[in-house]
Amino acid sequence: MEKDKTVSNTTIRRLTKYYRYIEELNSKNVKIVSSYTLGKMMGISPSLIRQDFNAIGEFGRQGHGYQLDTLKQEIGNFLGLNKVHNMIVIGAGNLGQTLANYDGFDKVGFPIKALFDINPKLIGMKINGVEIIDLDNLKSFIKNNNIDIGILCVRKHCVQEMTDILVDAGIKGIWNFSATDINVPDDVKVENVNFSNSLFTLSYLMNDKYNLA
Ligand SMILES: NC(=O)c1ccc[n+]([C@@H]2O[C@H](COP(=O)([O-])OP(=O)(O)OC[C@H]3O[C@@H](n4cnc5c(N)ncnc54)[C@H](O)[C@@H]3O)[C@@H](O)[C@H]2O)c1
Repeated sequence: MEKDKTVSNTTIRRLTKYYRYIEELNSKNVKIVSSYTLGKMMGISPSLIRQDFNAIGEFGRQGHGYQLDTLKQEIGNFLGLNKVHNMIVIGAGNLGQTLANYDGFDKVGFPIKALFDINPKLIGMKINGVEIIDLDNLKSFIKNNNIDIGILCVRKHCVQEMTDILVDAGIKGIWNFSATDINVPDDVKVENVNFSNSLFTLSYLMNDKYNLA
C-alpha cells in the first residue's frame, strides 16, 4: 500500500496502539474483531476506529468485522513493522544501559546490536549480552551491521556532534532521548522521547484548576 502523507500524527499514534491490541487478541487466537469490540477495549469510538483504518486502506466490510491477520499485516506494513530494524545505543550510561537491559524491543523486531561510549572503563563490558564498543568504531559498525536506528543517550554537550556522526554514517532514524533538539537532513527521521514533557502533561492532568476534561 502507498504511504498516505496526509495521515496525521495523532492517527499514527492510535495505529501503534491498535497494533498492540491486535497482537494481544491474536495471541488469544481471536480471528475477527469488530470496530465496536476494539473500541470498547481501547476506549475509542468505533467510528473513529473505522475512520483510522480507512485512512490507510480498505480491509473489512461494514458489519463483517475485521480479519485480524489482514489488519495486523496492513497496519504493520504501514508502520514499517513487518521487517527487523537493527539499532545501536550512543551513550552507555544510566539510560543507555537501562534500554539495553529491556528485552521488549528485540521481541518486536527492534534488536539493540551494540552500545557505544567513550569511557574506557565501560568499553568491552556486556549489557544483557550486548557489547559496549569504543565510539571510534561507530561508523564501520553501522555500515557492516545493517543498522538503521541510532538511540541517542548522551548528555547535551555532545548530542549534535553524535547526531552528525550518525547521519554521516548513513543512519536513517534517530530515537532521541537526550532532551535536546537536534538538526538532521530531511531524509533522516527523528522521534524525540522526553520524559519531563510527559511528566509535565501528567501534572497538567492533575491540575484541577485548568483541567477542563
Ligand atoms: N537517566 C535518566 O533517567 C534520563 C531520563 C531521561 C533523559 N535522560 C537523558 O539521557 C541522556 C543520558 O542520561 P544518562 O543519565 O544516561 O547520562 P550518563 O552520564 O549516565 O550517560 C551518558 C554516557 O554517555 C557517554 N558519553 C559522553 N560523551 C560521549 C560521546 N561523545 N559519545 C558516546 N558516549 C559519550 C558517557 O561516557 C556516559 O557513559 C541525557 O541527555 C539525559 O538528559 C536521562
